[in-house]
Amino acid sequence: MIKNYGDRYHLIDKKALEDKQLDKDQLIEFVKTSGISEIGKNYNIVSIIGSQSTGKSTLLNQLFGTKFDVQNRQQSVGQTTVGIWISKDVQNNVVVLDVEGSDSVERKSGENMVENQTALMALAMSHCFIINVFLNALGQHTSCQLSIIKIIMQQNLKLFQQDTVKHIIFVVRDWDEDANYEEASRRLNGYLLSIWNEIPKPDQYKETDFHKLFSVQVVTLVYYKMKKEFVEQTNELHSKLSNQQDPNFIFKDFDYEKNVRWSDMPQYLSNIWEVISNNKDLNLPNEKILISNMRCSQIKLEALEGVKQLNEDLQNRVRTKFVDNFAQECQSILSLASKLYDKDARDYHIEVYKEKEKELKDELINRFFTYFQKQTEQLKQHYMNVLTENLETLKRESIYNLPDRLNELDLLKVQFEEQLAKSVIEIDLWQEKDHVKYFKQQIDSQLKAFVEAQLATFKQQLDNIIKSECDKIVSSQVLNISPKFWLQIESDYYTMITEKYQKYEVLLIGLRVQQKQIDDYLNKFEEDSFHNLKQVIAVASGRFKDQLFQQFKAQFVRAADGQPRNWQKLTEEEIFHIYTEARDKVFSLLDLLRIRKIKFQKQLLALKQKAKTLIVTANQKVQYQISSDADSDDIVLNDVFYTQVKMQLAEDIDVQYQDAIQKHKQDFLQNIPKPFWFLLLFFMYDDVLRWMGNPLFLYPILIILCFVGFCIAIGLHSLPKLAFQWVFRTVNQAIIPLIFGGISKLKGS
Ligand SMILES: Nc1nc2c(ncn2[C@@H]2O[C@H](COP(=O)(O)OP(=O)(O)OP(=O)(O)O)[C@@H](O)[C@H]2O)c(=O)[nH]1
Repeated sequence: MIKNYGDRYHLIDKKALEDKQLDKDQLIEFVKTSGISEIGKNYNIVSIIGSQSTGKSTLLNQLFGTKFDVQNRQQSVGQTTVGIWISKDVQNNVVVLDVEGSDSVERKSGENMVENQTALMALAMSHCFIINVFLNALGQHTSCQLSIIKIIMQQNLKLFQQDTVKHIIFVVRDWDEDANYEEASRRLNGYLLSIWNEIPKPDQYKETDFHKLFSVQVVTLVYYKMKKEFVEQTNELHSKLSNQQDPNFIFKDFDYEKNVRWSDMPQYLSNIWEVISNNKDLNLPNEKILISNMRCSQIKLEALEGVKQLNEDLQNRVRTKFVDNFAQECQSILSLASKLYDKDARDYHIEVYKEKEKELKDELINRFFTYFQKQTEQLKQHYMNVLTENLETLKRESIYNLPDRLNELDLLKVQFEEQLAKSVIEIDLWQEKDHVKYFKQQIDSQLKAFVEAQLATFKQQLDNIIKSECDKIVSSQVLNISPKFWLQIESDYYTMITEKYQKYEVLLIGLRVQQKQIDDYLNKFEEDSFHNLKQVIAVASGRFKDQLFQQFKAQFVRAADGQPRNWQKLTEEEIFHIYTEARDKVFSLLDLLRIRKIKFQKQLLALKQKAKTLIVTANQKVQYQISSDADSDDIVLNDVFYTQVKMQLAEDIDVQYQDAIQKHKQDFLQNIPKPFWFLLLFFMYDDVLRWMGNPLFLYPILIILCFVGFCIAIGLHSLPKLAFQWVFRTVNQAIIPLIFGGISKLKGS
């Protein structure tokens, strides 16, 4: 069966009635080929209903130049139009529906449903609904003829939302000049009003005025064979329906935006027909929304496809490195997609258009969010790398540069924040503040760990410096042990440590160490430094004896002018006096060194507080006290060591004294001229030989020589030496003074 005649199309045919669905493909084809699709939304649909064979098709053809089939008069009266035919005004944007005649005798009983369906379809589609009636049928049959109007108006109200005023034009055919137009008009209007009042209405229309939904006109046409008048009258009606310039144009205030685009009409009509033929509820705007949904979804996908390449490019770039002006690029993609979408979708249902536009944006923004996460990772990675590089450089720099460099490194946080701000398309859309907060914490903890590591290294260096400084301080005192020994150490150490302490504290503040930690660091510094001082003193104490001995010697052996003393010129009493004086002095110094404990006193809390607020450190921060308190581990010289040192010192001092005495006496013998010793040997050598012959001398000499030989043989070389020393010392101490004492007494007398 041919459906498509090029200029007209059998929209609802038998098959559509049986299948309860339109042949959408053919309809699409017709819409395309007939040129209807080109009119877009700018059209009106006019349909006609009425009894069978009442010249409906004839009228439409006359009005719009269409070619609907017209019953041949020669044929018996029968149905020409089945279902709904569709065509278009040859000149204007008026789409015309030729609807199967009602009360058709061809329809078996119970098939009224089909009439109602086609009429309802026509009413649902049309903006203008022509009801074709014969003048002579206006009487008794009118109410019967209009029963279909009642049903479809009721259905229309129930099923369709009345979003536009429907124009109903009663065309009264075969009009007789004698007929009363006002009477006919009043009667037809009256019928419609009574139908309106009778039909059950949905709640929202209960109080609605009929004229708000329907505009009713009555047009009369002479018998069609009265060609001239018939043409004039149909032209007038045509002008009303299609000529926008006509003052009686019925679609003057028509909102064409509400129309379904013709390219979407096949789907729209299919849906309506499916619902009507299945007797389902139908809501026209919903159908429009369905169409809009379908198309807008498609357009949305096309828009997404349109920016696919850009998206992929952005995604690939952000995988390798962070993208500058990330948000700007996202915005460009968004606006391009919106543009693409808007171009094709803006004519659809506004709500759907907006909804799909939002979906499009949301979809893109969701994609951007995944790129944004990568962008954030890349930014974090980048700034972390910059931080690591900086920290590596800083490791080689002085720690005193670190506070300033930390301020510079703070800029990384700012830069990250700025870059992240440039990466979001809407403030706080992607919780970028959380990223910033987390990243700042990461940087801070990295810096803190670095600072701690640097401080640990610095502290070791500082300890070594302190140790070396303590060594200098203590050594300078040990080199010249004086009564001010401890006082000087205390004062030098205090000066040195205060300066270091202050510098350390300023450094710690500069390194943003928390106050509590600063206190801990400083306490540790004080304790460690003090421990170093004690260690240095403990080591130096090993040199006390030697130093004191040297100081004794310096005083005993040398005179006040620094020249060595001439022991011979001094009497033994004088020597003894010098000896006791020097000895008492070093022993008193030794007693001074016997200080057992160096007390460490913490600074006052109040002073610390002051220092904390002023940053400039207070004058007096750390205090030390040196005392002879023994109830502590901090002992410099313990009792055993003191006694040992004192004994050794006494012994060494004693030797010095003995040496002095000996020198004093050796000097006496040295005063004898050497020729006298030769003379003495000369005179006594023969006597010596004679003595040697005497066994009383010879045997002791031999015994002594044998003893010496034996000792050398068994390795005790020192034994004869010690023995001779003892003998000589005894002789020196006991016999020679006795002899020379006697001689000097004799001399004196
Ligand atoms: N009396 C009268 N007859 C007309 C008029 N116009 C057409 N006819 C005749 O009525 C007959 C039916 O014409 P159609 O135009 O086919 O009528 P129809 O209402 O479309 O018929 P269906 O297809 O059955 O709905 C034809 O023989 C026409 O010549 C008219 O104005 N007055």
